[in-house]
Amino acid sequence: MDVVLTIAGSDSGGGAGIQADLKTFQELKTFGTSVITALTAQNTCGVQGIYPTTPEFVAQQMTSVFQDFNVKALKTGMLFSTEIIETVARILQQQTAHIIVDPVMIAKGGAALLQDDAVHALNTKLLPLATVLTPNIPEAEVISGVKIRNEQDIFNAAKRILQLGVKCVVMKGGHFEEADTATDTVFFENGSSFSMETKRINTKHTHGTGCTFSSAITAFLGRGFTLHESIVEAKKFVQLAIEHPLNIGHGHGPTNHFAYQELRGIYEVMVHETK
Ligand SMILES: Nc1ncnc2c1ncn2[C@@H]1O[C@H](COP(=O)(O)OP(=O)(O)O)[C@@H](O)[C@H]1O
Ligand SMILES: Cc1ncc(COP(=O)(O)O)c(N)n1
Repeated sequence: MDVVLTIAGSDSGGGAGIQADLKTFQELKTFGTSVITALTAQNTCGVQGIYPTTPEFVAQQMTSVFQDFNVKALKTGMLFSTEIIETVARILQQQTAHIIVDPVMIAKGGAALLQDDAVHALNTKLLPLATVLTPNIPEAEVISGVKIRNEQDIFNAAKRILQLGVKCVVMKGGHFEEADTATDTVFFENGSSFSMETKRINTKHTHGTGCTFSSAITAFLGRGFTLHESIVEAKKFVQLAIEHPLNIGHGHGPTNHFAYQELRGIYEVMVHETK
């Protein structure tokens, strides 16, 4: 059994954060462990409160997990503050597991899940350790300093991000709402790249899509899939999860973490890859 880890915030509504990550890990047949950086009082309508963990207690949780388990791959999600990022990065320096960084900044309803002054620590302390970074468009703009309006901007932003020491960056296209497709473009440090295109689903139930996608990459990498296979298979996982919503809650509902196992083979997911 491959052990994987999420270092992220708790979502009391169950659709994003630690809860989305552990559900995804379980569906993908890995043993999920967790380090909680903050509690959020949250539901599908928004974030009602945030209660961060102390950096010392984040460190204590990480030590408990690493002392007992051979963690094959791990992801980070909501990290909230400079102090938590610095603590996480310091401990991760001694680890050999694949590190997937989902640079969570703003919840879908607009609440800040990362303090503004923490971007510097993210860029300089954590990103140099990352195997994969999975920014959405607004996050890629903040990290790179490049305003993104078209494909050339995506390329320029990715180039800047790779210069920070990330080995692979997946630029997620979920926020291009006027497009017919949901296209994510993957750039590697050796200069190669490819795009993954799926049909865009017209839905407001996208709470936790980014968490689900990055935890699926983590699970597949933890099981020994290649980087390319892990990213493409994670795209299928999130596509099925968005395409078959559960219709829970009154706002932006969660995605369906059961869909990949239950519907794979019944509904074939077309991930159109281009170089
Ligand atoms: N409406 C949609 N239809 C299909 N795929 C989507 C849709 N919205 C987002 N995705 C996909 O979900 C994943 C998460 O993307 P995104 O929503 O941009 O991230 P985040 O949750 O971090 O804002 C990406 O693979 C993206 O292409
Ligand atoms: C605790 C927590 N972590 C992350 C997100 C972002 O969710 P999304 O995946 O929709 O960007 C969230 N809303 N809450």
